[in-house]
Amino acid sequence: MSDNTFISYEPATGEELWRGEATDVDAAVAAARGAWPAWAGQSLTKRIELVRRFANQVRKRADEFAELIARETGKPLWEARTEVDAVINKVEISVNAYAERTGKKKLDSALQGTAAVRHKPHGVMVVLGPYNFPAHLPNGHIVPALIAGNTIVFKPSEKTPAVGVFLVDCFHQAGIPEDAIQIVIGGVEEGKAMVSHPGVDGVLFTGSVQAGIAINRTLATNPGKIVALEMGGNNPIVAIDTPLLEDAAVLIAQSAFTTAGQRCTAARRLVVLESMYEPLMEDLLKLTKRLIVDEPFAEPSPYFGPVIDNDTADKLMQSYVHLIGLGGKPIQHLRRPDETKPFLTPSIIDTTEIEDRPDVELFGPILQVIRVKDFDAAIAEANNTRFGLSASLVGGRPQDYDRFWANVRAGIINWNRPTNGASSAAPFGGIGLSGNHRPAAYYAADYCAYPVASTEMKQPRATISIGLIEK
Ligand SMILES: NC(=O)c1ccc[n+]([C@@H]2O[C@H](COP(=O)([O-])OP(=O)(O)OC[C@H]3O[C@@H](n4cnc5c(N)ncnc54)[C@H](O)[C@@H]3O)[C@@H](O)[C@H]2O)c1
Ligand SMILES: O=CCC[C@H](NC(=O)CCC(=O)O)C(=O)O
Repeated sequence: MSDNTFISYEPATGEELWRGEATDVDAAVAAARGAWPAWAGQSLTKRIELVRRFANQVRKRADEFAELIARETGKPLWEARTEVDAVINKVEISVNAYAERTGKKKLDSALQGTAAVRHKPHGVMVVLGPYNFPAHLPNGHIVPALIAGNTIVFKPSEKTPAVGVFLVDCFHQAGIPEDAIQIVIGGVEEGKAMVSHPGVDGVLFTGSVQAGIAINRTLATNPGKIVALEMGGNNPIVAIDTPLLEDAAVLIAQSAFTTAGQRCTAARRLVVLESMYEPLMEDLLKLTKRLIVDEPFAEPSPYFGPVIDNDTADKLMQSYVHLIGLGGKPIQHLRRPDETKPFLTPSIIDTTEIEDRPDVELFGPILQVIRVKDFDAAIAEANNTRFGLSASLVGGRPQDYDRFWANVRAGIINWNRPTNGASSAAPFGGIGLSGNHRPAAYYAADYCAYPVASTEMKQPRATISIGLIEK
């Protein structure tokens, strides 16, 4: 086996799922460049027709696709099906977003002729995908970018190449030219080569803050390349006065543990008033103990499956033990029932007494609890992070939510709803270390095209009325 071989293993079983050779990045970029004039040159109507055909391809192959996502990520089959639905729904949402946010606009002009704003595609866009939503999240860049007239060089995560290959095959089966959407199999080295490639006009990235910063650094001397960075979070869920403790506990568990905590919007920190701590913890613990962790196809269906691989499980375990070392008090331990597999059980740890709590994203089923004396302290604690992706308030009155909304720094702010499960029909992105102010989802249209202002007349009929010597 050569060094250039990439293999993906099913997290739940450890079995090999897929293998393939690394792609030549230069060749992929050259092909996408070559395809660009024809793709950008055809009508918007035609491009929309083709992405709608793509949605139909995914519909036709939905069962097969969901099964593959479940196998390669370890997420439960029911959840993999929701990912396939999100891939399909992205198409109509992006068609509407293109028209609304980047369509054409005629301007009132004092001149004869017309003045207009229209949008043009950037050219060749690199899309770099994460493993936790290996289809939905790269697709959230690819579909709007194709509609706008860009061609694509897409590298799925090295942990989920099979889903990437399947996704791209659906585009090709739909009639989108092979060169217009290229797949690159590879890891960090291929990703780096794509980012710095002179034939690339933009980089649309979803992944960790460490990789996002590295990409930003690489592009610092190249301001002409558009770069959208969708990164992680250290998201707070704040619980204040509510008699509905059982419901609050459900929202908190959903926020922290869905997808084994492998969502960028997962709640990492529960900030709770001292006065509600004990009764809320009682309900949260009861519920957490009932969550089923199992293989994606198990019956009864699990709430979540394994984390992506053993290495990730090892690191999460180490981070958890580190929190205990710093003074964290376990409420429910993080456990790994089988050391040879990456299944982790949901854990809750009280880190109130840790003075310098590490402000990092622990991308797994670990919820920290921080007790506070009042709402002011809760808001300060919610903002006690360099990230700013999502935040939820549970309980409180409308005026409390108004204050929370006004004072908490995040791109997604919810009330009596989980921190995760964001809508594709809204902008999706964060501030601070969570992003670079180029939100995705509905606002992806904005970074897929640039505005061009024009004033136009059919004939060159120009006059200068002052400052001329008479004829
Ligand atoms: N904000 C969002 O929309 C969002 C959504 C999903 C996941 N995430 C984040 O993604 C992370 C989990 O995904 P991951 O572990 O696959 O992320 P990752 O950063 O390790 O990898 C993401 C992609 O970038 C590539 N890559 C890594 N380093 C690179 C570099 N220096 N240059 C170019 N490419 C590089 C990888 O090969 C992969 O394709 C979490 O931090 C999570 O919060 C964010
Ligand atoms: O893991 C990170 C994102 C998960 C998900 N967010 C979205 O699906 C955003 C919508 C979109 O991009 O279309 C969530 O919030 O759970």
